[in-house]
Amino acid sequence: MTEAITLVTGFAHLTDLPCISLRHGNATAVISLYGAQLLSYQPSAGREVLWLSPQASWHNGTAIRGGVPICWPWFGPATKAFNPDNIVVPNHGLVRNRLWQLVSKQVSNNGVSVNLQLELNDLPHYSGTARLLLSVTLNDSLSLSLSCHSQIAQQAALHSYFKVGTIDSAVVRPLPSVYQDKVSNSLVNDAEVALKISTEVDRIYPQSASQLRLDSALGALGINQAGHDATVVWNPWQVKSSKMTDMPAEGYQQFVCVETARLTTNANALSVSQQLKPL
Ligand SMILES: O=P(O)(O)OC[C@H]1O[C@H](O)[C@H](O)[C@@H](O)[C@@H]1O
Repeated sequence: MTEAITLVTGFAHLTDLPCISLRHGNATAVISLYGAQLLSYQPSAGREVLWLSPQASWHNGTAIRGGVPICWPWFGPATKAFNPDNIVVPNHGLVRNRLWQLVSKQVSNNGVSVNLQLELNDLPHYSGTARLLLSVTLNDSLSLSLSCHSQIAQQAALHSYFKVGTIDSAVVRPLPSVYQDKVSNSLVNDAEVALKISTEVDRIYPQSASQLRLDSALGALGINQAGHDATVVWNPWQVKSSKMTDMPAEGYQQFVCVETARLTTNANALSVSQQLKPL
């Protein structure tokens, strides 16, 4: 059988992690129920698209470093709109360290898909229950779609860590010329639409295109986005990488994050997706 969905325990060095394994023809994917985090996507045997830190951990409430973490309902530190009482809350929202539920699955010749759900009734800015759904489909591409129908303030990011072989081989394009630079805390206007990374990069590109591509020593990848209002590109570079306990000192050489994000704080329902396809 070439199409399959299997519950498995463990992925890579995370040997006790509850996961779902997907197969469609020669393509495979692994999703952790902890964080609903895609950890592996291999469009063909041996071609891994995602980077997972060899020092990633999922114990003691830690978010897994690598794959595609889900940031929700806020991105970065929580602002007052999300944390009115200024309580201690984690970076990037509340769902990276929760156990999600597998609610449905489908296997056909056209692809395999699973739906994972998380209900939250402890949002600091909303007293009701919010239901978050992640749909994952594997066929000749890998699609992730995150949605929440509640009319509440909610930001989101599909915070993908892409494996690049060596960082100096990576090029992300096309990117808008104007971006918010979180390293220098300034708005930058740069005519270069193809980004090569040779220093710390932490940039928010508003109104980014729906079709991006990442070229690297490992090949070319199409990154299609929808429902977003920005793309975030991040690489911590040497100094920050060496200070992170869940990343090897040279870890920054091996990945770039290209994150499909919705950063508006308007109270709207949310649906944001990212599709990965080798080119
Ligand atoms: O360490 P984390 O909470 O996973 O955040 C990792 C990074 O995520 C995003 O890319 C942000 O733009 C960065 O500012 C942040 O450092």
